[in-house]
Amino acid sequence: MRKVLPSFTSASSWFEVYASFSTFIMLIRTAFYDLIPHQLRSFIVSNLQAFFNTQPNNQISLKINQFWINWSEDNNELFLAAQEYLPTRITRTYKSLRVCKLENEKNLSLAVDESEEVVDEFEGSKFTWKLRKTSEENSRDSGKKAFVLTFSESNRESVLDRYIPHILKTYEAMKAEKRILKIHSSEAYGWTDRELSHPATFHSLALDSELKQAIVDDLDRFLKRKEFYNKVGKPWKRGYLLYGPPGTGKSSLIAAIANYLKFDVYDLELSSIQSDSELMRSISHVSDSSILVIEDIDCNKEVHVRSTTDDKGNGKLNLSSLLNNIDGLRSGGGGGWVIIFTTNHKEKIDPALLRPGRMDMHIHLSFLTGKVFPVLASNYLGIQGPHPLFEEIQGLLDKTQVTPAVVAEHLIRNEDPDLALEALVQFLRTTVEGHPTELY
Ligand SMILES: Nc1ncnc2c1ncn2[C@@H]1O[C@H](COP(=O)(O)OP(=O)(O)OP(=O)(O)O)[C@@H](O)[C@H]1O
Repeated sequence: MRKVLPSFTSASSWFEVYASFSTFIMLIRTAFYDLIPHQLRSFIVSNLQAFFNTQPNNQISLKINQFWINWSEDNNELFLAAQEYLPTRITRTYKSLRVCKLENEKNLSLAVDESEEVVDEFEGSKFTWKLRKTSEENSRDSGKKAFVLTFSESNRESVLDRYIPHILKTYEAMKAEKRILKIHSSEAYGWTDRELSHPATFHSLALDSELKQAIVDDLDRFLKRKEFYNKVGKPWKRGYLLYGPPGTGKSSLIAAIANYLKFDVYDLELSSIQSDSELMRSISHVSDSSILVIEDIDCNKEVHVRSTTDDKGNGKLNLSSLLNNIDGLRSGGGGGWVIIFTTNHKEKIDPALLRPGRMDMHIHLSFLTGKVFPVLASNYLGIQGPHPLFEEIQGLLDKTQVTPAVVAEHLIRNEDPDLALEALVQFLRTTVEGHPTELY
């Protein structure tokens, strides 16, 4: 080794090394300018610049103020979105967080603290967020805040084109998840609302699994096709007809659809409406992304399907014109409506109303079958999995016609699952033997 490496111990040796290094650099420089054509030189220089620009010291910052103009009260939607989104990116490694339990929330709420930096990763790049006050303490705008988003210059385009849209989309999904649904009922003077607290979901519905899947698929298709409906100028709506005997789950299915779509329900009571114009006024107050329910259409004697006047010439409700007017209100997209009609007697409905575009999917809800009984046993008795009495109950159910509502009534009479099932067996035996006490 000694023989190969020169000794750098003396000052003159250092000088020699420096001199030969400078000569080498000069040589490279001359060769770069003399031998490499101008275009190639510019190409190399610009690529080297781009390479060094990606280094961490080339950072860009975006300031996302709470209010677009500080003294106004116009909330910046992006600030709100970041406020909701960032806590989902907080991992256990963070040292300073704000935490609270809100009255209407099941889980603890976390928030980014001003002293904390949140680093998010998106498409393999890092994005750093920090919350800051936008003005001095005691100033007119004190308390107003801004997020500062810092990222590498090389992500300049992806931030605006993809990262921020991704945050806004996540925020929309989180809002929908938390949304408290309402049921609006039509009254003579307008709509009144209350919280829709019906717990039904597709999971808790005792329905044939293929039928459930077909409904969910149809709803998913409806949700996905918003852009398409907008493009072709067709009303973004979907009509369902639910028919079957009372107590077979029509209201439960409506609630399950509302909970699935996160849409409010507008329950239109046709008997409380006196004329077409009143009907149209009510309909025009139904907000976007809602389910309009028109129950028992066959029973409502006031409703005429084709004519606008009754035999005595009085102006009455006309369902056909109602549906045409709904199309008018909905054309060009908007937030989308699901319209659900219910009836116990499908055969009494005018075929003109049954065609696709008005009632796109006809859903038959029927008596309880043995196959779906375990869903009710789980809903009402908390029985998960098989039970020794299931086989007999299922066999009896397949031999008779009992609605899910009647079976549900029997199940809730006794808190003890075994006793409740035994009582149900007794009841079903009597119905099968031809001595039904209550079928629906
Ligand atoms: N298919 C079902 N799955 C689960 N529960 C059901 C089903 N059908 C009925 N039930 C139970 O029976 C009760 C009454 O059912 P629901 O009100 O949904 O029936 P409906 O068909 O709307 O009756 P109606 O025509 O009388 O309004 C519900 O609260 C629910 O507990």
